Amino acid sequence: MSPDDLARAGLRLDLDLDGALATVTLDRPEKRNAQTPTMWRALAALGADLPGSVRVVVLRGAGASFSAGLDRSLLLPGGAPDGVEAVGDLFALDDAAMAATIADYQAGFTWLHDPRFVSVAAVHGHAIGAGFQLALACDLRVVTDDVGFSMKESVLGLVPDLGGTKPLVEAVGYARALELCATARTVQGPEAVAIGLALRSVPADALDAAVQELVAALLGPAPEVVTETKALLQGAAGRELAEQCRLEREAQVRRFRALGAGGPG
Ligand SMILES: CC(C)(COP(=O)([O-])OP(=O)(O)OC[C@H]1O[C@@H](n2cnc3c(N)ncnc32)[C@H](O)[C@@H]1OP(=O)(O)O)[C@@H](O)C(=O)NCCC(=O)NCCSC(=O)C[C@@H](O)C[N+](C)(C)C
Repeated sequence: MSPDDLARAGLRLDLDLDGALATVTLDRPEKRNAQTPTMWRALAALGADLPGSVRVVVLRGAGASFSAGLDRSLLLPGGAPDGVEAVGDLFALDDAAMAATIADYQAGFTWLHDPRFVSVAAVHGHAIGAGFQLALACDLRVVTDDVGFSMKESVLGLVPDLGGTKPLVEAVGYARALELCATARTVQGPEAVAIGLALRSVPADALDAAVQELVAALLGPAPEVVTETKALLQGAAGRELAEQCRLEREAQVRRFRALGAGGPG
């Protein structure tokens, strides 16, 4: 996607460190980076087009908040201007078409699980509803102490449907995930770390430095090592021990072959 296409969808992409770092910025600060179907489709296209050089993706929000979630002006049927895709359009679809459209929306989130890179959400201000789910789509979250995570879908009579429920359960466990989704209560930085939702919570003015430090550490090992390790760990909880051991062996054989006769170092 061109920079103009991305800008029209409320996004910006910057490539740094010789293409190893992709920073995706939600760039509708005047609307607290409220998300739209157009943005989700652009995120999916951006993920599909990402150069092979990218080893870390950082997702951040411009302005006061990471993301205030779904653009609520697009929720009611007929609420959007002509030509603008709205979540409210779903009401007119039959069940299969509605589910297929939601699958398209989910693709804007699920690409962040790709083992080719590690994804990091830098979260400040608010991460509400779809904003919370976008942060959850990333492998790692670094947050500010005053951040407010809230899974607000229940207040709208909806469920979280942008791929957020699985990583939420994996991060905080079933009971805490249920409590957060059902009550929509707000979790701030220190609690987010305590319950496993975030890696680290820092004062707002230290967020960029904390993310930079993490990115540098993630870029330390050889790219294939991080990719193999992410793939191993991602599926570990769902596998039998014997299967996991088999996959470890296979990955290690590939590593030994890649290292060659000289061995590590
Ligand atoms: C985030 C917030 C706490 C920030 O407060 P603030 O005091 O810093 O800023 P503000 O003055 O409230 O907002 C600044 C501007 O940002 C706009 N804005 C803020 N959140 C928005 C939103 N979600 N949609 C559209 N505009 C939004 C405000 O209307 C306003 O626009 P204006 O200047 O033109 O008046 C406050 O704006 C707020 O509560 N926003 C609403 C949050 C909300 O309920 N989001 C929906 C979450 S649920 C959700 O995401 C459902 C989704 O997953 C469902 N599905 C999967 C089916 C798609």
